[in-house]
Amino acid sequence: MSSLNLDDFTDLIERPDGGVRRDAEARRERQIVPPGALGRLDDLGEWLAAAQSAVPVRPVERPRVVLFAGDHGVAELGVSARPAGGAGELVREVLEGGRPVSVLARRLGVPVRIVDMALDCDPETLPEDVVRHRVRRGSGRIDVEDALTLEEAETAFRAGVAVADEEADSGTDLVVLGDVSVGGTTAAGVLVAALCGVDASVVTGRGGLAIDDLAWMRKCAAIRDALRRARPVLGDQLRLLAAVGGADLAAMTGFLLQSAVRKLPVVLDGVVTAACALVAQRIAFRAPDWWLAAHDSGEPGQAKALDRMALEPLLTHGVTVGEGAGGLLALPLVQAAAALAAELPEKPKESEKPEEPEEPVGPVGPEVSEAAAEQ
Ligand SMILES: O=C(O)c1ccc[n+]([C@@H]2O[C@H](COP(=O)([O-])O)[C@@H](O)[C@H]2O)c1
Ligand SMILES: Cc1cc2nc[nH]c2cc1C
Repeated sequence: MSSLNLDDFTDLIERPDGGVRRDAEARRERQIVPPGALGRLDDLGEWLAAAQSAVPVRPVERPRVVLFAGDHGVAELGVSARPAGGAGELVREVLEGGRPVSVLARRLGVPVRIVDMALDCDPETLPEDVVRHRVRRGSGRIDVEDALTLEEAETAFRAGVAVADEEADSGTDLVVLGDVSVGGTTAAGVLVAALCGVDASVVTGRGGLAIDDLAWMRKCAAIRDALRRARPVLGDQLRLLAAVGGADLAAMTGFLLQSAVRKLPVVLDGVVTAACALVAQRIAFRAPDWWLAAHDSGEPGQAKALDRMALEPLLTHGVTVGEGAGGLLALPLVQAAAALAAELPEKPKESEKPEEPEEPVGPVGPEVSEAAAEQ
């Protein structure tokens, strides 16, 4: 395997086409409703047109939810409301149809693909359709040890790249990216704090099922300890993911970068995808142009990361379950924006306007007065 050169992504990732974006804006100017009157949907439609390089924008017809799954050793500290090692159970529930993302995906008709990166369960117990890219059973306890070896981090990152290529090759036109993990938000907090240069307390949130004050303090201390381990490797994103990330986070970082290479727009879900996006931005500064922040989940680390990338979240609905559910809720708006941009009629051109009716004729108009004169 050739060694991975992350710098290549800087050159491989182009910005969405600015000329197409201007064409989309010009088309919008010609439509019957004034530009801006559709608020964020105007921005969304123009962003999507630029990403597709198409005016009028094409409908989003083959979206997919892609979830990367893994357990995190740090969960043993009691930093999550879920039992350590419980991500495999969540994966089963997602695919059996009983999780929030399952319900939403069914309703919206969107397939869900789950990739096992580091679940801590017997692979035999997982549903058959789980994509197998496991690099180890559970990522390491990041407060005291590396999440992964450098080799594992590279393998995980490459798996994410491969999944992005599969999606692009199979005609997926938009991905909602999410994670299924236990302990993942602690690793995400470390990445955000490390890359933004802030203290643990600034990024420590309450997690999906709202941990109590004691668990919050344990989480904050774990992030603080892991931050010390992150500082020496801040300049090398793969080492950073190995030290304090995890296999699922490394894969999502690779996925985000390769999606940008392939011009496949990605909707980000919560704090974990935002943290991976921030790592990916360090690798290729143009990459965030291909991503849409679906929502502000309320996690402080997510807000910090999105702010750094100048991504403005579309919705605020307080959905913190992860698993792509919050991201998927943005899909109907994206589809609505595409439909409006493509289907709202244009105003008739001056030359094509129907003949203006004659000026309204007053009681002493010329005809009337002529007629009167003849009498
Ligand atoms: O995105 C969020 O704001 C968010 C906040 C808390 C938890 N989650 C999700 O909940 C899962 C477990 O997180 P954790 O770290 O609290 O064990 C994981 O899949 C996260 O994506 C997500
Ligand atoms: C308007 C807009 C601008 C963006 N820049 C990066 N991602 C984006 C997503 C949208 C929707």
